[in-house]
Amino acid sequence: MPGKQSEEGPVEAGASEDSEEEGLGGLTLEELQQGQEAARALEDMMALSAQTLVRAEVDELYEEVRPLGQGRYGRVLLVTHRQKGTPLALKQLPKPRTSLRGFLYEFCVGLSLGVHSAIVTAYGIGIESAQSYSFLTEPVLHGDLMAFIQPKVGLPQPAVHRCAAQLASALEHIHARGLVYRDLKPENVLVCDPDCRHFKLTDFGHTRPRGTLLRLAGPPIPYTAPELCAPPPLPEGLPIQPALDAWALGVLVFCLLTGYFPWDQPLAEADPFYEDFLMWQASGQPQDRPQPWFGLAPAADALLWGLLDPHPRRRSAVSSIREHLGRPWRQREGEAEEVGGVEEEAGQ
Ligand SMILES: Nc1ncnc2c1ncn2[C@@H]1O[C@H](COP(=O)(O)OP(=O)(O)OP(=O)(O)O)[C@@H](O)[C@H]1O
Repeated sequence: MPGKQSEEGPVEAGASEDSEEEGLGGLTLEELQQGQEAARALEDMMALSAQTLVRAEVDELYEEVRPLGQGRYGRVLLVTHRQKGTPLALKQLPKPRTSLRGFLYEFCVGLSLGVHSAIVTAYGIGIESAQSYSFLTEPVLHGDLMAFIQPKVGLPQPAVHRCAAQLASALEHIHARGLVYRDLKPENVLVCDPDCRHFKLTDFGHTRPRGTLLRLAGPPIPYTAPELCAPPPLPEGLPIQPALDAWALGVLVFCLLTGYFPWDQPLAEADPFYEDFLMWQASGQPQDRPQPWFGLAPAADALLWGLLDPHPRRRSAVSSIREHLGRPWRQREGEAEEVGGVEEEAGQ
């Protein structure tokens, strides 16, 4: 989706109180500064990109081949360049639903991430047409992860390892640039080949600098971290951290391993599956293992307990995936020995 501006604001530096971290809503000064630098760099890039927008109708420049996908905010088309014939993905955002600023924001976040093997490559071409804004990226032709997850089954185990390793690497890359991705879900993970060997993250409309103040705008979904569901530490909201992405990665890995969501919402009072998970975490007893977690191997338990720690400061970073590769995550015959040889595919 294009950069949504409501319900958000920056944290002000220098507002420190007795405890510096409390004054900054739980952020350290260094973390806050990292987010502020990212925000400044994005503003500069947006100002420059606004000056270089191509003003044309899309079909003057590109020929439509077929739709690649549709989101709430835009549609994505496979197009070819009229002179060169180069295939490209064109994301088109209708003007009534997207401001120029929102468009430039999403366009520039994609560009600022540069080249990473598990992130869709953005080309620096933004187009303003009469009714829409558009930008171009590399096309990924095997659809998104949603189509590959078999309900109640998930993905084959080696594919889960590869997907988790590659997404963790992409998220680390985003976090190292002072940004939080905030929209990890199967629809935003594109699959590059029918054997699920390579994956790419797309859709940077929700990505924000670390420390941006955020409030939950709608009902929580399984990927929403519990700290976003709780009353915010500052009146303006929660200063966002990469831990939000670690939580979403934990939920996604669970879905890939089981074909189920672990819960509907991370709210103990409202969701019995989440409540059971918290009870199991508290007791650590095998007999308290909730039913959806049956069939997971000890390495998956360790990985997911870390990524799904309800306390964001105690939660494992996305890089913790690497510690658990090469060991089976699912207790099913015939799959354990196929695991391995994935770490080298996770790099940039
Ligand atoms: N580069 C690409 N190559 C192939 N398919 C793509 C590409 N980018 C996006 N898609 C497809 O288009 C769909 C919609 O794209 P995208 O998520 O960017 O739209 P959106 O309106 O921002 O979505 P959302 O409703 O999640 O905010 C994706 O789920 C995916 O299936």
